[in-house]
Amino acid sequence: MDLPLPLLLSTLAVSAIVCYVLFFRAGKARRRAPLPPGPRGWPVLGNLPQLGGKTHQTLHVMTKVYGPLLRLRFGSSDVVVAGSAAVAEQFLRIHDAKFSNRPPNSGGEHMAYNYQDVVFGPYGPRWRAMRKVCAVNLFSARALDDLRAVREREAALMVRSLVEASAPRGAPAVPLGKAVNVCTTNALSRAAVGRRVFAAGSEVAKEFKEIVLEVMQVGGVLNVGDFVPALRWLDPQGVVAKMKKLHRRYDDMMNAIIGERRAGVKPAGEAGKDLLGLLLAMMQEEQPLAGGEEDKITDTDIKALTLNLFVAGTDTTSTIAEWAVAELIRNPDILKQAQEELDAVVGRGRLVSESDLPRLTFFNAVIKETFRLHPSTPLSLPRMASQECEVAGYRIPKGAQLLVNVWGIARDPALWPDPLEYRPARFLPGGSHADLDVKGSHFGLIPFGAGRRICAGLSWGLRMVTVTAATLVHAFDWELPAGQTPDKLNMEEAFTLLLQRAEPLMVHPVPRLLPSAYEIA
Ligand code: HEM
Repeated sequence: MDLPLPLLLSTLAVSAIVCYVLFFRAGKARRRAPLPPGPRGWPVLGNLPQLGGKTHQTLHVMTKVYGPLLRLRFGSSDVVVAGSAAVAEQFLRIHDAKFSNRPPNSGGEHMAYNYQDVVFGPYGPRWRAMRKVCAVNLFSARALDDLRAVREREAALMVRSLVEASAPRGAPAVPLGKAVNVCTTNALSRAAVGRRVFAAGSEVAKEFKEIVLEVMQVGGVLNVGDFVPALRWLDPQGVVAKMKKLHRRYDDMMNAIIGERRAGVKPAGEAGKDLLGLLLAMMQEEQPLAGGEEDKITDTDIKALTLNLFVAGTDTTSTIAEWAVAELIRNPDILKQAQEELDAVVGRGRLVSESDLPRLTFFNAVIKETFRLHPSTPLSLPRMASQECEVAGYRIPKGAQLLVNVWGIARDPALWPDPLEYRPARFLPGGSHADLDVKGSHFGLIPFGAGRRICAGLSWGLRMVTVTAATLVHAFDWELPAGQTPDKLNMEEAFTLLLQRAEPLMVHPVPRLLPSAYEIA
């Protein structure tokens, strides 16, 4: 049968278009990068049941099986895990702009004033302005120096409390982490709102302490409802109910503190500047937060920011100092070397001052090595892909959550010789990592994260950890409770999101300085 020519031509043209489209599509599908590899999960819950309590350890093991870029499912959420320095650098340097938001979660919604804070707030001008307010008023070199006396005084009070607790003959061993936590929390709360969380006496102080401790505790819980929408309304762990209740108490407490300050009342003995006073002055002068009329600073901003400081800046700091002392007790030769340096720089007639820190070369290496083996947030804080992208040859779906295994990366034998050995000398001149710091540019050691959302309180955290740990190591020799020996000290990690010790460090501190060094003016 002969087809008329126009019909034949149009049939050929349509066939050619269909073939082209099919071929092009197939080519495109062929070129699309694969998803990263990872273990199969369970229905509904995905890989959540496989994580165990020490998620960073499980993910480190999975990295050895599946490679340095893993894909998992937490309930209905896609999760990718960076398990090597090279992959972390891809995410946090090359593709950082696409990962500069955090995934939605119940803490951001119910505790942090519906994401009106710095930790969970969306990346953008308001977040940038809030970070700037903190950077200028709390964390700049000048602000840090202005608040130096606050940190040093709290460190001296910590020393005093340890001397008193261990003075009576036969006194029981003291939990060191608790003493350090009182110090770091009080220093930060004085800088933030001009009052101590741990203060003897008043009912207000008791309520303040209870709320802040609960806020820190709830902030560390992984809520399954965040990942499994079907379980959200059930709130199986009761986390959301707890958060809502606590939020109301926190809000009432902060309203009272702000109200008092507006009325000109400041707690006794707190004459210096604090963040609350500076923010209220900005409000009074009607200074915009981010440049626009609608960006005026509000009471909610102040409350959300203060909450961030308490949750992000207290336990993170004290746990590292506790781990540092534990490592030194376990390694007496390194402890001796650290004390010899401290005696040479500081002498035995006074406590450590922050102005001594730049001359403590060995001790600064001790701190870096402690951050390497015991980073406070072993999986950093999650980020989220704001668009689909390709990283290290794999496709990362839009909305995927990113976890960076900071803990695992710092134990990678390809980067760190004898990674499980506590060896500060690797950071000394001539050592394998002499020029490396912890400030986010060396991806093998990123305890504070990296990129746009790197820890906002890095400068405070690093200074506080160093001065607290140096003060302890200089002021005391350390004895363990009867029957314990340094080589058998338990260095297990607890089952929490924050890297705490499974067993608190119990010690007998033995003063080693001249008695006058322990007197407080
Ligand atoms: C040793 C102490 C500390 C460690 C190890 C630490 C670690 C971290 C890490 C890993 C992040 C996430 C970074 C990222 O996403 O790349 C972070 C975020 C943050 N940290 Fe810290 N932190 C410490 C101390 C502090 C202190 C003292 C403060 C405040 C007083 C603070 C405030 C914050 C805030 C506000 C964020 C959120 C930043 C943002 O999302 O823009 N941190 N921290």
